[in-house]
Parts: sequence; structure tokens; C-alpha cells
Amino acid sequence: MLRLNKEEVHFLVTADMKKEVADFLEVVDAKTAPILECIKENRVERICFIGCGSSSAAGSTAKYLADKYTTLAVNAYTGWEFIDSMPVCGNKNMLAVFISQSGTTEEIVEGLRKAKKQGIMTVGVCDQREDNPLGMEADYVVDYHAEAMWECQLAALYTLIARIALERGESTEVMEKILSDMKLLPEVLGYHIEHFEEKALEMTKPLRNLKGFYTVSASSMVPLAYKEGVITGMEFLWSHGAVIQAGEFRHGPLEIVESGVPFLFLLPTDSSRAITQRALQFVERWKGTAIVLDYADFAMGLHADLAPFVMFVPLEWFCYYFSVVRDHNPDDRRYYGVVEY
Ligand SMILES: N[C@@H]1[C@@H](O)[C@H](O)[C@@H](COP(=O)(O)O)O[C@@H]1O
Repeated sequence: MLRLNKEEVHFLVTADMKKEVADFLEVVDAKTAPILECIKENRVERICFIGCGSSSAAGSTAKYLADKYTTLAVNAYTGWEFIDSMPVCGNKNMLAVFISQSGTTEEIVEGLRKAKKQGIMTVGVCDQREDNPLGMEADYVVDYHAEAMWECQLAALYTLIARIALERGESTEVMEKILSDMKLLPEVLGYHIEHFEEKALEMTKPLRNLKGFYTVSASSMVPLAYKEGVITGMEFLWSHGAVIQAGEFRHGPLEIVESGVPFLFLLPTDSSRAITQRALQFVERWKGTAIVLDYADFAMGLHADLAPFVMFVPLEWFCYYFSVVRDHNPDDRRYYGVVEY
């Protein structure tokens, strides 16, 4: 097992997460208010979320929430997808929300400039508003000043969607509940940051010979499954990864189930729990390797659709120790930012 000084590993942003999220939640309403005004003024009916890597998974989670609870037309794009296929009819009554920690990612900057040229209203959700093209050029900016990009990006996007829904009089009860439960996030995240580390180490020790795992989930956690099971798995852990929608498990994935083939299940607590459990039970019955992280064990009473915020912490610990027990430093890169792409 690799000996690493946790404090020096950039991959792990958990240490300051609780405070960063608490600080941002204090100001997120003020930071999103001008965007809500713009939406009202321009009668915006269509929203595009655009991001790359982890930031694209945040956009897909926002699309999930908006699709489920509002009548808005919403799409989530990766950076190049947006550049190549952006809606040609969009103008002021369309909002393009660009999500990027750095605000400098090539295709985010290019997409932003292309959207602006077409007259689409643009929003940047990023760490800082200075020293990066997204923060400086977007029409509206929500800057969160944090390393905990996943949590803060989601906090910005959930707030935006919930406030739009309330303004439209759609799903008001659920939206109020989500907004009030979000205030409890720092405590819940802090608890899991403190309490899940040892468990993650124990869980991953027997997995040290694995080359990777398939991540299975449903509903609001599918983008998180992609973020952790594919992006984190490949970029940080140099392991093999793929995402399987629990409801699709029967249509292909089930045929590879056997001893030594690992599936990581992220169990939701909403109505998709049943179909996810069905896949899990199948893997257990046919002696596949099932690793389970159940939102019911972590939710601490929070709404089912806050699972992407909460489950990130146990997953982060799990991925960190999966890397460490496999003797890999998650900060190592051999290609990204090292060689020409
Ligand atoms: N290796 C990084 C990823 O870790 C990151 O998720 C992505 C988006 O970065 P940003 O959010 O700064 O646009 O860029 C690269 O692919």
C-alpha cells in the first residue's frame, strides 16, 4: 500500500469542504438573484448546461433536477458537443450556463464566445471571476471561491433551478424542501468526511488487485456515477471504469456477471431504488463482486435528490483508498497537461 501524506494530495479536497460549502451557501442566493431577474425579463424558457469532465456531470445533474420538477426545456452538453451542436435558434430567451472550475478550459471559452456572438444570455459558474475568460466574459457570474467544485457547482445549479421553479409556481413543496435541506449539507458532509475514511480503507483493501469497476446507479446519481466511476476512475486512479444505468442492467451488462467482476452500486432512496436493488440482487446471486454504497445510510434525513451532494464524500474516500491500496498516487499524470493533445 502506497504511503501518502493526505494533506499533500491535491485529489482530496475534503479537508476544507465543510467550510467552503457553508460559506458559499450563505451567498448563493445573492449571487443567483440577477440571473433570475434576467430570466424573468427575457422570458427564458430554455436552458443549456455546458461543462467538461466533472463540471459536465454537474450540468447533467442540474438537467435531471430541472427535467423532473419544471416545464423548462433543458439540455446538458459537454464543451465540444455544445460548440458543434448548439441550438441554432437560440437568442436572448435562451440561457447558456457554462460550468468550469478554472474558467479556462479551451472548449468552454470557445463555446462561451460562440453563444455570446449568437446573442444567447450566458452565465459562468466558476471558482473565481477574475483572471479567467469565463469569469470575465460571461454576462452573469456565480463565483464560489472553493476547491470543493462539485459541491459548490451543484449548490449554485440546484439553487438556480429551485428558485426558477418557485418563480414559475412549479413543484413548490419539493423545491422548498430541497432548499431548506441544502442548508444542512455542511453538517452532513462534515460528518461523513470525518467518519467514512476508515470504512473506505477497509472496503478497498480486498479490492487491491482489481483493474477497475463498473458503477451502477439511477436517477439523480447517474452523473455522479459517471464523474466517479469514469472521470475519477480513469484520470486519478488509472483504473478501468464504466457507468451502467441500473434500469438497463438487464439489457447487456448482466451477461458478464461472474466471480471477480466488480460492480459498485450507488443505491438511491427514491422510486429507482427498487430497480437498482434488483440489479444488485442479481449480482449477489450469481457471485459477482458487489460493492455497495447506500444513500439510505448517508442521507441523515436529507431529500432523495440531494444524494449527488452527499454520496460524493463516501465515493471520494472510496476512490482515494482504492488508488492507495493499488499503489497509485491519484495526483500523478502521464498525459493530461504533460504531453500535447
Ligand atoms: N483533467 C481535468 C478534469 O479534472 C476537469 O474535470 C475538467 C474540467 O475542468 P474545469 O472545470 O476547470 O473546466 O478538465 C480536465 O479534464
